[in-house]
Amino acid sequence: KRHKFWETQPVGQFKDIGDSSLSDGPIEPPTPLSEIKQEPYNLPSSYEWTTCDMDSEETCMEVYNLLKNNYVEDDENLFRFNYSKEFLGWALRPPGYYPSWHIGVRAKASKKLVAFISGVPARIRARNDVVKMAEINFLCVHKKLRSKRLAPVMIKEVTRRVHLENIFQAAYTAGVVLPTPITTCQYWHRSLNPKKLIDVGFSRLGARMTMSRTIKLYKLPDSPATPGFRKMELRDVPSVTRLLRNYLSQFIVAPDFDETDVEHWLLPKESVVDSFLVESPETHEVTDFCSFYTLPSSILGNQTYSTLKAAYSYYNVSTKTPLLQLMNDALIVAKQRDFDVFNALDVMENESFLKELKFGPGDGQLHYYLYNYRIRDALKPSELGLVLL
Ligand SMILES: COc1cccc(CC(=N)NC(=O)c2cccnc2OC2CCNCC2)c1
Repeated sequence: KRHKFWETQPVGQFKDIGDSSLSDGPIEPPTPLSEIKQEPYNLPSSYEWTTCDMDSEETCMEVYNLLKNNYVEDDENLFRFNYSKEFLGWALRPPGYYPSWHIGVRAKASKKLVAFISGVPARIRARNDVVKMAEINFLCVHKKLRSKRLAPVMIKEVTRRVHLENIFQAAYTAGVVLPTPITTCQYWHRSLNPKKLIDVGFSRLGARMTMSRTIKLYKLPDSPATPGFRKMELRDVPSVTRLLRNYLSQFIVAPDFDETDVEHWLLPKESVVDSFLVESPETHEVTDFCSFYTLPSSILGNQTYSTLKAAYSYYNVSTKTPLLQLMNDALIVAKQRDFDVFNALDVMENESFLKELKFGPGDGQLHYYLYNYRIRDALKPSELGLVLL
């Protein structure tokens, strides 16, 4: 399939696959500030650029509504991601964020927000190379403006604004195959509320299974099994950072989190992110950690239910508690918090618990990409330690 736009970009090209003469690292050298286009790219005449101030309740609402009505749907168009306003405020304003990377497109006449793309800064390690990157996310064009070729110009504009901050690499995911994935992940789902999931068409009743048998199959204890399992608190940031940095060092691509990053990305935040740790009752050492983020989906066209409450596995570390037991405790607390389903990718060591904890495979794949950075051989999902929102 021809990728008119991506064949012009500094990304691994399909024709390069297997070419061992190419070395790992940046594909193009940094562009000197003087050579970076100083003014925004041209939009079709009836549209204009806008920078979305995520500190403004009104603008946050505009971005929220655009995504709620026009963002990613599942393959059967039964569900659409419904990121909350609080989640977007959190995801888009990490330490050191650039307001100019929250880019919108408005219709000149109505001033309506019709498209959005975002970047946030992140330090990402690829093998032994820690690189300042932009994590690109939430690319969304209003359904009525599709195939006007707006996406390529929005990608070029966010790239230009990232370059202006002297950053020349990026990371992003997509459900579609583009040149060229660094890895391709399978997603898995663990039912927590099987009756609702079957009612809304997310899951189907298994062959030779009754509804009551299915409810019993996914039943979980009322409380976690691990002694010392508790919510993470601010005072835990140093020990969680140590635990996480050590754990992530085993993966080929992973975030290079410091305490400031951990405080932002992993401290519990109501309806946004939940995180727990195991503090040994004897030694008070923090030995394990698990976390998941809250990403509801709108249920399209169901009379009874409007929202699917989904938890997405985030970062998990086990050094004393078996990962299987730690993740079962994560399922238990997710069920306690009324999540309908717990989702996970087959990244890091997740494959070791998915089947045993009764996750079922999803019907799609999530591809990971790096911009202007070559990793010669594609990774296995188990070699990837990066979870994007
Ligand atoms: C259940 O509602 C859905 C609404 C829209 C799309 C999908 C399927 C899908 N595309 N799922 C994922 O991409 C996915 C499945 C498991 C874990 N993380 C995921 O995506 C994350 C990370 C990438 N950005 C979206 C959220 C499901």
